[in-house]
Amino acid sequence: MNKDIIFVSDYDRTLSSEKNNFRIDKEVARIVNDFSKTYPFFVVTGREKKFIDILAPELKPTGWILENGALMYVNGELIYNIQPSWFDTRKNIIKILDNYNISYSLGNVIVYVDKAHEYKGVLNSIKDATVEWNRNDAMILPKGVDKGSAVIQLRERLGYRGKIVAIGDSENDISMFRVADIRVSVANALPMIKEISELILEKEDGEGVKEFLLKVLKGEIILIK
Ligand SMILES: O=C(O)COP(=O)(O)O
Repeated sequence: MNKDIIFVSDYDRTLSSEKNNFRIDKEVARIVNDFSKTYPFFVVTGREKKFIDILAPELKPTGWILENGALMYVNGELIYNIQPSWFDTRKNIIKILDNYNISYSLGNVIVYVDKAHEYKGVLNSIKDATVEWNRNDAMILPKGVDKGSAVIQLRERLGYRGKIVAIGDSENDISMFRVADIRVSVANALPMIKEISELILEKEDGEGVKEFLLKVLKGEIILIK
């Protein structure tokens, strides 16, 4: 395995497509699985493991960062990237959401509030937590936890020193882009994500990522000299 470069990729609207209800395309999974034999490749998503198990059972990357950085899953081990006191904080947050009649769902760690734009004021005023947005949906996370902090944690844990290439499309990928050496956005990425990318892929979602990974493997794209 070439550990000079580590690839980290978002899932929704990056590896998977909304048109396909976020189900991974079999060919995209095959290319990612193959690619992960040559370079470390981590899927970094806001999603919970239980949904990934349904949407992408055939995807076998080097590892996963789940719940927007709160959890990592590598070599069959689930690792929490949080302080235990978070669960008390979370109880208080749930009380606030209940008071405002805001519906939510709970992950192992985080709180999901879908279609949350109308509650932006309430959510952004919650203390002792970070609110990350992915288009219209919000994720309430322990303070300091985001995709970027998890990527750095995981890299240290595995003893990889390589440069980071991040692939993404949306607001909750920005923290991952901040810690990356090279930023790549899919053709369907938000304009603000494309603006901070060194490379914008020609195709959308997994189709774009697939072409990109194949070019890297063939040496047609040299990322780091
Ligand atoms: O918002 C989610 O639940 C997942 O989204 P992501 O894979 O784009 O991070």
